[in-house]
Amino acid sequence: MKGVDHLAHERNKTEFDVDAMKIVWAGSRHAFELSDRMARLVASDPAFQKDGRIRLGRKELFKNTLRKAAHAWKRILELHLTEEEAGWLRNFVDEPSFTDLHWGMFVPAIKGQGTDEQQQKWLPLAYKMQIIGSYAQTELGHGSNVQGLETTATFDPETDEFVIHSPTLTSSKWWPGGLGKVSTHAIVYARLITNGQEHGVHGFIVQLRSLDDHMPIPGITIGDIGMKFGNGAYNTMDNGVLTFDHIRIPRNQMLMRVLQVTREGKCVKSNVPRQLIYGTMVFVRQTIVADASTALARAVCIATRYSAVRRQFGSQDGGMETQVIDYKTQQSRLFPLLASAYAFRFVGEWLKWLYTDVTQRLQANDFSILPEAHACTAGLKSLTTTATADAIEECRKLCGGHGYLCASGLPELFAVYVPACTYEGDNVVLLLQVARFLMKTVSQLGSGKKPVGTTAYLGRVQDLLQCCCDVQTAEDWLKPSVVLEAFEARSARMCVARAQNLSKFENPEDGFAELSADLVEASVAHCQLIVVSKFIDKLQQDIPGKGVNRQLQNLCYIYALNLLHKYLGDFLSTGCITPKQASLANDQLRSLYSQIRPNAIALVDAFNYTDHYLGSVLGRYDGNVYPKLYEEAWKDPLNDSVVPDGYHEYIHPMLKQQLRNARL
Ligand SMILES: CCCCCCCC/C=C\CCCCCCC/C=C/C(=O)SCCNC(=O)CCNC(=O)[C@H](O)C(C)(C)COP(=O)(O)OP(=O)(O)OC[C@H]1O[C@@H](n2cnc3c(N)ncnc32)[C@H](O)[C@@H]1OP(=O)(O)O
Ligand SMILES: Cc1cc2nc3c(=O)[nH]c(=O)nc-3n(C[C@H](O)[C@H](O)[C@H](O)COP(=O)(O)OP(=O)(O)OC[C@H]3O[C@@H](n4cnc5c(N)ncnc54)[C@H](O)[C@@H]3O)c2cc1C
Repeated sequence: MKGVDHLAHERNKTEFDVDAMKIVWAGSRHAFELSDRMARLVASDPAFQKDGRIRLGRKELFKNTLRKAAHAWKRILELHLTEEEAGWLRNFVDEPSFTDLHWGMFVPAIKGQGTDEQQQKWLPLAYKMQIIGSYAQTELGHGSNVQGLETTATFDPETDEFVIHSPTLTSSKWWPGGLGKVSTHAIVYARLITNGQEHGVHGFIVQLRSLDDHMPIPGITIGDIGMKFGNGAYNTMDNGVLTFDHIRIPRNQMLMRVLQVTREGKCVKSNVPRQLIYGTMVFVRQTIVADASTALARAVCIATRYSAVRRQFGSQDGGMETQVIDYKTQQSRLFPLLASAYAFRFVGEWLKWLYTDVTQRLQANDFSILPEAHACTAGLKSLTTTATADAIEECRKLCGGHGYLCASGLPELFAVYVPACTYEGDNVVLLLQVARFLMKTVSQLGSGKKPVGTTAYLGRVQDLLQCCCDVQTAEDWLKPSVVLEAFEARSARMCVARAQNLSKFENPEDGFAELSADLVEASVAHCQLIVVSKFIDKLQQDIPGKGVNRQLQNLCYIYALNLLHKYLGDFLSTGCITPKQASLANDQLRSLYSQIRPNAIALVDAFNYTDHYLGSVLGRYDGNVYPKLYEEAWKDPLNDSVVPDGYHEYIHPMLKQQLRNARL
């Protein structure tokens, strides 16, 4: 039976069509219906319940994850789910596991870097889960510096095999998810050596465990690397350590789309660029951007609903106290995060389109936009994961003391999410890649090379260096062209200033190292411009539904003007806007917060999250927070007994001791 809706008064204020917004959020009606069906399927299946997982010890937790993964696979087969449906189902199970790496990296690596024959051999096995794969790139000594990996793959022409070996302690593979206890196979990255010569790092398909008894193949040492940050959280994953003692694999298990090794041990380059070896990372970074909006939306949904339930101060004549969501300070912290969730959603959609476009071009041997795809995926992965991790923590604070309880769902969400700032490329290292791309683009302007895609604005650099922001009233900040120009001018001016500083160094690499902190700032400005411009592009689309476009416009300007406020130093120091115009932007921001306020609950309802997926007492759809929080407390194992274990050993003797001392 449905209970009382404590947020009904909030939902009654809504000024737009929430069902239409749900479709905008999902990306299409098809995506909405499919994800909605899978979310409900998972939520209604007791085998997928999540209560109490934070209280499990590591072994129980891990076994529980194995059980859920097996049950998910069983349901996928029984219901004949499509690949897309299965992906949604796994997503709503909401527990990091070896399957993330199998489907998210092992399969894409074979698809992206394997030859046709390799794909024909390995993909059917992987699709049926007759083998389980992991992605073993990082080592104890090197993660960011992929060219510094030490594992070797030496070709033995006598036996037509590669010998995979870990020559040092630091060459131990370290971190790969699913590797520690589950994977039977891995894509192992190693330095290729043929005829005594090195040919860089390449991927190899290596069997790790027996398919009969799961024991490691002789010569392989393998295990889990130990507990990670937070209770439950990412500890459901068996991140692993792996060493090889001269393991032999057939020659045809090197992924050979980029480079082939012949029977004689000769290396033959194909026409695809070497960077394609990094292709799996480009793919995964793109999915991480899409996932950022999902994680951010979860935190924002919890904080927004709870902020409407929670009341503090302001009671007059014994009336109701103020809902904390009505405090301007709460709004100025919360609503930019709500706007960011939508902004990241749309930039994620665009990035998916870009990735699909690049993949099609690569198949037609057009590699021209690979550098841009790399810069966009690296930069947006960095920008969105940093912002999301910070936002989850901000949402915890927005929920006051109760946000710190595991029952709020926020501590676990933070612990699971925060490594996204590190995996698939440390966020600073990735911004440095963007900076290299930007500096190269600026340096080529003089030679007449016209920048395209996300750097097209740099082609108008002369105009952007001179333009004056055309804002006289707060309303002027609601013009897309004005906002876009301010962001383009800021980014262009920062890029040009960095490029000028770089040119003062004799050795560009020395300059790059010395100025790296400044360069990272330029990368951030460029990536923020991409997000703002893709949000503005979204508004130009024909978006059906009463009031939907209006809400999206408000969110778009909140996203942009809040960034302008936060990075005011950049905008003022580069002369893009005046202090007076900055002050008008703030006035507009306050007005936008007031306009969003009555729609805030409906805007988070549009995420369409089930209570199961949210996993938060504070974020419950019905807003019935206090009784449920009270109920939840009694489930803690400490409350199993009124007098705690240990009383007789430790508390009682202490009390008696004090009594004796008092008598003395
Ligand atoms: C409440 C509970 C909630 C529960 C929720 C549960 C839901 C599930 C949640 C989460 C599950 C998510 C699962 C995620 C699993 C994560 C798994 C993680 C996997 C990994 O981390 S794999 C390892 C990733 N490693 C890295 O990313 C390493 C980073 N380093 C690099 O990328 C590179 O080494 C480098 C780019 C930094 C430097 O490389 P290198 O020295 O070779 O390169 P340069 O000389 O700088 O550049 C050369 C040249 O190449 C271009 N380049 C570089 N990279 C690429 C690329 N990827 N693509 C294309 N081109 C590239 C570069 O621009 C240079 O070009 P130019 O020569 O300048 O033209
Ligand atoms: C939860 C989790 C799951 C993972 N899963 C996998 C997996 O499945 N498979 C896999 O292969 N790997 C995996 N990894 C490893 C991950 O990809 C690496 O940890 C990541 O790429 C960062 O590399 P690092 O650890 O070497 O960091 P480091 O490079 O050692 O970073 C340390 C510090 O040095 C700074 N730094 C490094 N280089 C530079 C530079 N050139 N300029 C300026 N600053 C620099 C960084 O910004 C950072 O502050 C996982 C990691 C985590 C945390």
